[in-house]
Amino acid sequence: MSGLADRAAKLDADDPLAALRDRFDLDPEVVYLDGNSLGAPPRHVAARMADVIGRQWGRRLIRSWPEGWWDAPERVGDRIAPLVGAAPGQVVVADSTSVNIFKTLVAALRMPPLRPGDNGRDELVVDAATFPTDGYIAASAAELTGAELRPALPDELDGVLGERTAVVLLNHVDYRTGRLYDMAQATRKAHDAGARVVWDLCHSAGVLPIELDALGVDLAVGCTYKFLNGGPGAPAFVYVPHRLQEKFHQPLAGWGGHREPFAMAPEYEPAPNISRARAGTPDILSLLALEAALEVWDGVDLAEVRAKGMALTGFFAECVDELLGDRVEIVSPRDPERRGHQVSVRHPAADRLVTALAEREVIGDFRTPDVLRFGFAPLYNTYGEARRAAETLAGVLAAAG
Ligand SMILES: Cc1ncc(COP(=O)(O)O)c(C=O)c1O
Ligand SMILES: Nc1c(O)cccc1C(=O)C[C@H](N)C(=O)O
Repeated sequence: MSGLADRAAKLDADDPLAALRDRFDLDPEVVYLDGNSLGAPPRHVAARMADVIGRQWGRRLIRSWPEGWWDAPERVGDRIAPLVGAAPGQVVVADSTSVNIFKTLVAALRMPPLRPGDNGRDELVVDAATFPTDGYIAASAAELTGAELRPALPDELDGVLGERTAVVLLNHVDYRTGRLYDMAQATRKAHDAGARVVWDLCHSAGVLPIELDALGVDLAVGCTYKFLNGGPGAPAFVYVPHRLQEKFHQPLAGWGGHREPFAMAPEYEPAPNISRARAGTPDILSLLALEAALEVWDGVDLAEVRAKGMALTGFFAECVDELLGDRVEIVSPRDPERRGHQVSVRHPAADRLVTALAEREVIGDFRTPDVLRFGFAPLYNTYGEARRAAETLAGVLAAAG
């Protein structure tokens, strides 16, 4: 036991990102390992929101719209862009991930074929292990456009993609197992088959360097309340590269995406740029909380974040192996290169164990039917916390007999 404690102390002492933890408002009694569901608040966000509410809303009132409110979706999108490997002008923050999946899928299904003249593609391939909302929304987009759904895992696309495939919707990291898929390979496979690809980055944005532009990804969406720490219900982002913006005909043609919203014209005319991915009024309070939260990334090297995420999850897996042995099964990939910043552990009483851990101030979560998930946010989690979580889990299991 003390071997692990010593190792954790040494790893924390040598951690080049250790000082970043102080940027977050954390309860020192709590081991918070659920940043893959809801990230922790950066300290300065509360004061910023006091200004947004007290001054911008309270004093400037309606005058705040042209003073940085109306264009916040694009401005905050440009702050997220470098975190996902996108040049400016290609990311906008608006609506929820679910709504953006709908916009991007319908837009992708309506786009002209990747290869000119290659018409008649009518299949929408969807990640077979996806977080449910993606599957539900894909079904809805398919119903609306007449496409047919076909399930496939992101690393089992061979033999599935073919001349009928129009669009492929994939998760970069599996929400249940933490498995990280090869974006370069799957994107290439989709394109080789003549299909467009839409990536859901919910569990990878803020976790590792992502190269949307360099890989020629068609469209992407992601949420901002997990590893980007935007706060509960923070709006999601959409990526539409410059080369596809003119072809992006999304189904929610609201005034927010209009070329001239304040002309109040009777006919819809989409904006010529990323703004066409917007729909209605931006949720300013959440959006500006997210904007403030994104400042914690200033000067942070994503390669270092990734290195720590792999090391933290690896150390946690090692603690689980040593302290719990075969009483639980680690279902996340052992190879750190194929794992997001999450370790999932299987046990038949997972639900009860998560509750018992929370009673001991260790917060993870449960995913049906039998998975305990532990998310590691390298900006604020420590190796000491990884050890304490495994030790607490061992204690809870021992107490249960
Ligand atoms: C992969 C994935 N997609 C989408 C969502 C959620 O979508 P929304 O933000 O619309 O609730 C989640 C988590 O809630 C998720 O894990
Ligand atoms: N978005 C959530 C919510 O509104 C309530 C509770 C949990 C969530 C989540 O983000 C779940 C998460 N996507 C997951 O991976 O399970």
